[in-house]
Amino acid sequence: MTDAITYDDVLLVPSYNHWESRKIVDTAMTDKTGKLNLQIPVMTANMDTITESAMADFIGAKGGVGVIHRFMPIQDNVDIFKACAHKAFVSIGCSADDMARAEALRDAGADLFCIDVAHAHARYVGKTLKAIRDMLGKEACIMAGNVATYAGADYLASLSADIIKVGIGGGSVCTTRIKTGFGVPNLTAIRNSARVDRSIVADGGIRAPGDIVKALAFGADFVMIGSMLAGSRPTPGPVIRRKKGDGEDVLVKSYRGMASSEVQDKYHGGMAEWKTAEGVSVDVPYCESEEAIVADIIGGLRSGLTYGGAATIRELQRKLDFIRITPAGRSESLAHRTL
Ligand SMILES: NC(=O)C1=CN([C@@H]2O[C@H](COP(=O)(O)OP(=O)(O)OC[C@H]3O[C@@H](n4cnc5c(N)ncnc54)[C@H](OP(=O)(O)O)[C@@H]3O)[C@@H](O)[C@H]2O)C=CC1
Ligand SMILES: Nc1nc2c(ncn2[C@@H]2O[C@H](COP(=O)(O)O)[C@@H](O)[C@H]2O)c(=O)[nH]1
Repeated sequence: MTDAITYDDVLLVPSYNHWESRKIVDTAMTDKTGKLNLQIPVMTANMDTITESAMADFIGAKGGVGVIHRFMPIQDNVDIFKACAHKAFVSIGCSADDMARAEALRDAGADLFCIDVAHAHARYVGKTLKAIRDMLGKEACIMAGNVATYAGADYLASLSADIIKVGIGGGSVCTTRIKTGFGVPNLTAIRNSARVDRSIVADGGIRAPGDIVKALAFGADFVMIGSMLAGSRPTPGPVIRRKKGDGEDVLVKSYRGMASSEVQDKYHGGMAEWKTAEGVSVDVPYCESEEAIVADIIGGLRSGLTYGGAATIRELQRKLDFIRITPAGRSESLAHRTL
């Protein structure tokens, strides 16, 4: 048996800082195949309550990239992709329909593709990856996932994935680990998968800028975020007025797992009898502070690089030094002044 760790289990250890200011450090990242160059290493999750064209444009303007979800008719998917002013990834699954989706999106000009399934270390994903690479050619950037092991990452790399999405069961609206007993705590999944000669994306469970710095330090070249932006203005879906227990009105938006029963009901006419939900649907507060959320991420990343004595994310990765902490260490890390 091996121990596995996630964000709250560790802290990064500070190193000598050469830099006069946090303004000097470079937050840009180019993936290892040279096909994706971002000013900030942030992708937004391909979920129907996170990324359509408004979110892709918002995060694209900040220097990151949006990953449009795939849970819609092909023509809607094409229209949403075409409505994006900034480059965005499009997503496909592994069914026969998804080849038609990929073809239509390619014809609409897409060249960043995400093969998106729950368990990508799987024969049907390998077959899809080969077919999609044949269809798109070697210039297209293909991201595939999710996996949580080196073997899974290596499998996808060997079948021509350019970027590999890592994280099983760690997302904020996921119940995979509870429903199936499977998963790997995220920092261990990232560290093991990052041994592969491709860039990886840390996906799921990121709640704060410090988690992003930890994910990058442990070997992710990019992060994918859902809950950090859930409820914000650029997310799809209506703002809903709800009454709290004390009678006060609050504004909320929905945030839901793509394997939740709500998603199955909406897109597949209900849950098939051989499956169960592996995600939940929650109300999150409506917020108009998406600018502040991203500014906080970039500020935390710049500061994190200088605590690590690094001018770039790759230097941060080379200098990784971390310690495991106790519950007392964790509670000391949180603001704890009491009145
Ligand atoms: N990162 C994570 O931990 C997870 C993410 N998700 C997200 O939820 C969405 C739906 O995912 P997914 O259920 O893969 O999508 P789909 O149902 O679209 O596709 C999955 C395909 O793989 C087959 N399959 C075989 N074994 C499994 C398995 N253990 N889990 C899932 N599929 C299996 C399914 O067949 P059949 O239906 O006949 O079994 C189906 O054909 C995606 O956006 C995904 O990223 C979902 C769960 C975990
Ligand atoms: N196990 C499940 N994972 C899911 C589901 N829907 C999405 N996801 C994954 O979560 C992340 C977002 O995580 P967050 O912590 O940033 O909110 C997303 O990118 C998917 O990989 C689901 O239904 N079940």
